[in-house]
Amino acid sequence: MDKLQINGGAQLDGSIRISGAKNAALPILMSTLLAEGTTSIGNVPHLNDVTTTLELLGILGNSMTLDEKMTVQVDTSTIHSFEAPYELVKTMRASILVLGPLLARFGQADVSLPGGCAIGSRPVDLHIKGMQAMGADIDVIDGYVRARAPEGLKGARIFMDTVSVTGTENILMAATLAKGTSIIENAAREPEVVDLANCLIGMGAKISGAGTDIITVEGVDKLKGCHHDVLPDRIETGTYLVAAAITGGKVKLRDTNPDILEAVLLKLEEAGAEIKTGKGIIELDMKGKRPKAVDITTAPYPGFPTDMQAQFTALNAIAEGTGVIRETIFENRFMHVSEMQRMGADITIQGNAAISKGVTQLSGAQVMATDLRASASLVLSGLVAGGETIVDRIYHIDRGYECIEEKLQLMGASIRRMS
Ligand SMILES: CC(=O)N[C@H]1[C@@H](OP(=O)(O)OP(=O)(O)OC[C@H]2O[C@@H](n3ccc(=O)[nH]c3=O)[C@H](O)[C@@H]2O)O[C@H](CO)[C@@H](O)[C@@H]1O
Ligand SMILES: C=C(OP(=O)(O)O)C(=O)O
Repeated sequence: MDKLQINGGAQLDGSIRISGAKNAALPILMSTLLAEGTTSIGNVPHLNDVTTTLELLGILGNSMTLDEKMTVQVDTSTIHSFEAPYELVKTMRASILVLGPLLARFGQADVSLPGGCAIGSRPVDLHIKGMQAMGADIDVIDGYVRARAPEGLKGARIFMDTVSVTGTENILMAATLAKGTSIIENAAREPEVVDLANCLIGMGAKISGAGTDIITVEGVDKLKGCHHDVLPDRIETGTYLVAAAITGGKVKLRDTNPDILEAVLLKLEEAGAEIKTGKGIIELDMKGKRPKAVDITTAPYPGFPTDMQAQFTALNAIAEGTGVIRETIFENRFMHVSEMQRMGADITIQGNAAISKGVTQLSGAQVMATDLRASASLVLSGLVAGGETIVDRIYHIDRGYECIEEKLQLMGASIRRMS
């Protein structure tokens, strides 16, 4: 199993390119199931979750090509299966996103339940309720969501009890081919939902309100292939900004989008970073200073993203002062804390809060990654720790960070992959 070996202490300084967003690429690749003919998706990040998605699309019978620039072409004319098997779904929760497209276009879908995962229970009841409101017959049998709509889906008014990103995306995709109008209320406003909606509009869907909490969809008879480029990854962007800040260094990030990262940029400024933004560019300079601890409460967009919580826990661990981080989205998303404590961090968990008294120095240790962003936070901790840190089980990191060690090396970090 691959590991990352880090020798901490370098003040990072460099310029790197940000990849396409995992959380936009996955739903957008799934959305190609809705379109007749071939859809072409550009700026797809080279990630394990993308490989899993392409495998899943392949099992369903799609023909695919991929060029060296990671533009993926999906031709749906050969689809012959409507089942997403457990073996694939268990490795990637986003597999549930085949439910809406398959049901809307083919009237049937059998999708294994993704189950719980390290960060919380993560049910899919809202996805199922939404499809049922559109007239689908759904049973959960033998760990599979078995959904049927032989006469097609009907537009409906759907209120999401909790703001759910993939729940909104699944229902949005299903609604594009439903008969009549659908209104999704309390919809997720994440930029990745907007990117998916833009791709669907390119296919001919009639959608308004994406990016607000009420999305309206007028169903159409069919969608056709289009070209769409995936938006930049705001979580990858935020992770490299924290990498520079935590080491007192500086970084210039290219091909990113500062407009979708406001909550994170404000917290970095509060921590003492100087930030300049331009079109597609974010520059951060910490000027050799130790960061100041910040208080954070995670919330749906435009609030502070839960996917950046672990990285800021690492920042607070070595910051000046005490910082309180409250996690409000997932009930078990502090798995990185016990590993950081092994590196000398002074963090206490009280309910859904991680209270961190910044220490002046962490010490390198052998640590275990438990989930994607926890892994990233341990790499960040390793960058400032004295001596050597080994991060084990980095298959989690490869789900969501393209070439993480190469990118950190470009910023001057001493990091290498070992098996
Ligand atoms: C592939 C993808 O885009 N993943 C992101 C997506 O996950 P994902 O879409 O799975 O997360 P949700 O937005 O659905 O989860 C938000 C909350 O709603 C709850 N819930 C969700 C669905 C449901 O049917 N019932 C229910 O109770 C969840 O348990 C959680 O407490 O949004 C999360 C929250 O921003 C991010 O951390 C993930 O990186
Ligand atoms: C939790 C995440 O991803 P997923 O929903 O794919 O597990 C994440 O990207 O941090």
